[in-house]
Amino acid sequence: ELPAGWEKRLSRSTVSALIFTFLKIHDVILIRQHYYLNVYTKESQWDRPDKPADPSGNNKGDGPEEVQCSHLLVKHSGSRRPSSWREENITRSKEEALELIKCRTSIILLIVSGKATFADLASKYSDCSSAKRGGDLGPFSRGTMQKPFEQAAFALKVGELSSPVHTDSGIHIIQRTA
Ligand SMILES: N=C(N)NCCC[C@H](NC(=O)[C@@H]1CCC/C1=C\[C@H](COP(=O)(O)O)NC(=O)[C@@H](N)Cc1ccccc1)C(N)=O
Repeated sequence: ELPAGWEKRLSRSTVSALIFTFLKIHDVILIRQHYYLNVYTKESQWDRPDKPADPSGNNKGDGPEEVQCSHLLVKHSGSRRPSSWREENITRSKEEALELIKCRTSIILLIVSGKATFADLASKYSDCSSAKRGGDLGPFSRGTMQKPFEQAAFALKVGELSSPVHTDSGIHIIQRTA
């Protein structure tokens, strides 16, 4: 008897192999016959499940698998690549960069007032090439971005802005968009 929420299925490769075998009769192909389908998430697995299917699928409440964010990056002399489309050679100190990004944060109040969008500000001020796309980094999963950036991004709710985040690239303000 299977635990609740699972269905036993014949794997497609098995079906074609059985037809193949039928036609060639003498060929016996040792293949994995069945797989198990989580009826809620449609995820499948080879191993016979020993507990009821989890309706929420793999991510057991450890947050989203993937997020989409935009960011505004202000680099400084200690950045791993102190150069950008805005400025060939970035010499501002880390303290100045923090002041700048705080100033941009006050500009973020402009967003709240509807006078500017985050994309407007990132396009204008971000030292990342994503500035050309309003700061949009596209969707990404864990393991792509530098850890401090990833931690902050995955802790945001959609629409939320981060406080200044320090990475080897510089100082970021992150907005989660999806
Ligand atoms: N989408 C990806 N897979 N791109 C690779 C991400 C690499 C990752 N990057 C970071 O963690 C920081 C945070 C966000 C941007 C970023 C850094 C730098 C700027 O800093 P710098 O490297 O001059 O120090 N911008 C980038 O990487 C850009 N390709 C991001 C981007 C630009 C346009 C479209 C999509 C993504 C890392 N592990 O270093």
